[in-house]
Amino acid sequence: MLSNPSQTLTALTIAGSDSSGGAGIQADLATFANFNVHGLSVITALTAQNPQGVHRVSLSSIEQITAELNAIEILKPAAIKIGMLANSEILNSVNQWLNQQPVPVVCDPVMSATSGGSLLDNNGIADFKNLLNNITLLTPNIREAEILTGTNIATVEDIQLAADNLLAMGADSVLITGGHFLEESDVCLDYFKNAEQQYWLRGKRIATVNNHGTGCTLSSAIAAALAHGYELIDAVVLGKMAVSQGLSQAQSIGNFTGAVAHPGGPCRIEFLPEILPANAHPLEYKTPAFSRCTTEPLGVYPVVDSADWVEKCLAEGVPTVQLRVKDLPEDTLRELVKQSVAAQQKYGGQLFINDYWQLAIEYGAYGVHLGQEDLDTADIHQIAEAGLRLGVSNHAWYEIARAHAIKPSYMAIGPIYSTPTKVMRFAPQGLEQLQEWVDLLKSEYPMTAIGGINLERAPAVAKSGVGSIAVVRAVTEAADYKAAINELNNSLQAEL
Ligand SMILES: Cc1ncc(COP(=O)(O)OP(=O)(O)O)c(N)n1
Ligand SMILES: Cc1nc(C(=O)O)sc1CCOP(=O)(O)O
Ligand SMILES: [Mg+2]
Repeated sequence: MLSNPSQTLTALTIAGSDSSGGAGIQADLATFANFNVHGLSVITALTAQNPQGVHRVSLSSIEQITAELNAIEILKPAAIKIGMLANSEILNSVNQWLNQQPVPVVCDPVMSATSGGSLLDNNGIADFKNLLNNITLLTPNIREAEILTGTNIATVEDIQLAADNLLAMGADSVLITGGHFLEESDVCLDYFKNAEQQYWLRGKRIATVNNHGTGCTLSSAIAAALAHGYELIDAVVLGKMAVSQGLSQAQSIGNFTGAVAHPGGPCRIEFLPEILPANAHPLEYKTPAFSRCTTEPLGVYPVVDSADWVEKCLAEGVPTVQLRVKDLPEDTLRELVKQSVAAQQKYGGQLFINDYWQLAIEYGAYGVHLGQEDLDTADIHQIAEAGLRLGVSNHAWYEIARAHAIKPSYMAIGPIYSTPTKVMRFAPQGLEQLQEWVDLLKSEYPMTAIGGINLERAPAVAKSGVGSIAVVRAVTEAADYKAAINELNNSLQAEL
C-alpha cells in the first residue's frame, strides 16, 4: 500500500495467534508487510481456532509477555497495535509497559472471535478502562462499543453517544466501525471522534461472508500508516481503504468462510471512503451534483491576481484560469470579479473565482475554487444549484476523502514542490505522491497540480498524467508570459 521508506520502519502488534491465519497476529503481520512496515510481535495467547469455533486458548505467561516486550524495545516500534489481551492480568501488565512508550497506540478491543469464542474474560472487560489512557485510537465495532459503554446501540445518535462515553473513559480518539450497523444498506458508516473533530466515514459496503480479521486488519493498517508518519485522520482513511480493498478480494477457504485478503498494490477509487461534511446527517446527506468542466483536462491553469491578468491569459488561449485575491475591500472585489467575468465572456475559457463563492454566483462566473477550510462555511449545494463548477484543494488523504464526498468538478493536488507564494501547513508532496493520487482519482475527476511548478519541472509533473498544471509565478513573473504559457502547454501536450 505505502511505498518503501528510506529506512526500515517497525510497528508492534500485541495480540493473539489465530491458528486459522485470518485474524490476530497473522493478519496484523500481513497488513504491516503490505504497508512496507517491519512487524514486531508479542503474542499474548495461542488460540486453536478455525471457522467453526475457538477450540482452545493457551495464554502466554506474564513473564514471557514482559520479556518479549522488553526484548523488542530496542527495535523502536514507531506505532503499536493492540488486539487480544485475554484477561485483566495480561491487560494490566501490557498497560504498565505502554506507560513508557512514546508512540501512538491503536487498540482493537478484541472480545470474541467471529466464530463466537471468548477472547477476553469479564475481569479483562471490567479493567479495560485502565488501558484507555494509553490509547491513541480505539477501534471498537458496534458490539464492542456496547459492551465497553454498557449501552445499546441501534441508531446514529447511539453511536455518537457511545463515542462520547469512550472518550470520557480516557481514549484520545475513537473510531466506531459500522460493519454491523444497517447491514442491509449498500454503504458502511464508521464514526470518528476526538477532542478536535468528529466525522462520518462512508464507504461502499462490501457484501461478503469472508470477513474474518476485519477489525485486526483495520487497526494494524492504521498503526502501520501512523508508523509512516501520517496524521491520525489520514491513517484512518488509509486503514479503511485497506480493509475495503481486502474485503473485495476475500475468498472462502474450501467450503469454509475466509478472511480479509491482503492484496497490496495501489488502491482503486471505489474503495476510497467519503468523509461527510461535519454538519451532515449520515443517513440524509445528499451529494451535490456539480456540472463537469467543459474542457477536460484543464490544461495550463494560471492563478492570477488581477482582471488584467485574467484577460491576458484567456486571450492567450489558456483553457482554465483563476482569479485569486486576498484581503481587498468589497467594492474592489466586486469590480475585479465583474471585469474577470467580462473577459471570460469575451475570450471563452473556464474562469474560477477563489474563495468568493457568493460573488462568483452573483456575477455568473464559470466556477469557484475552494480550500478545505472554506468547505466548512461555503454553501456547497447553493454553488452546485447555481450551475457553477467547483474545484477543491487537497493536500492529504483526509482532505481527498472529504472532497470525494462532495464530488467536485475537479481536484487540485498541492503543493507538489515548496513554494514561497503561499505559507503552507503541508510538506511538498513530491512526484511519487502526485502519481499515486493521479492513478487513484483520474478516472473520476479532472485534476490539476499546483505549488512550486516552473518550466523545468513541468515535464516531470505532466508525466504523471495529471492533465493540468496550475501556476502563479511561472506565468505572472515570467520574462515572457506568452512563451511560458506555450512551454507549459507543450509539456502537457507531450503526455496526452
Ligand atoms: C488550482 C488551485 N489549487 C489550489 C489552490 C489553493 O486554494 P486554497 O486552498 O483555497 O488556498 P488559497 O488559494 O485561497 O490561499 C488554488 N488557489 N488553486
Ligand atoms: C495558491 C497555492 N495553493 C497551493 C496548494 O498547494 O494548495 S500552492 C499555491 C501557490 C502556488 O504558487 P507558485 O506557482 O508560485 O508556486
Ligand atoms: Mg481559497
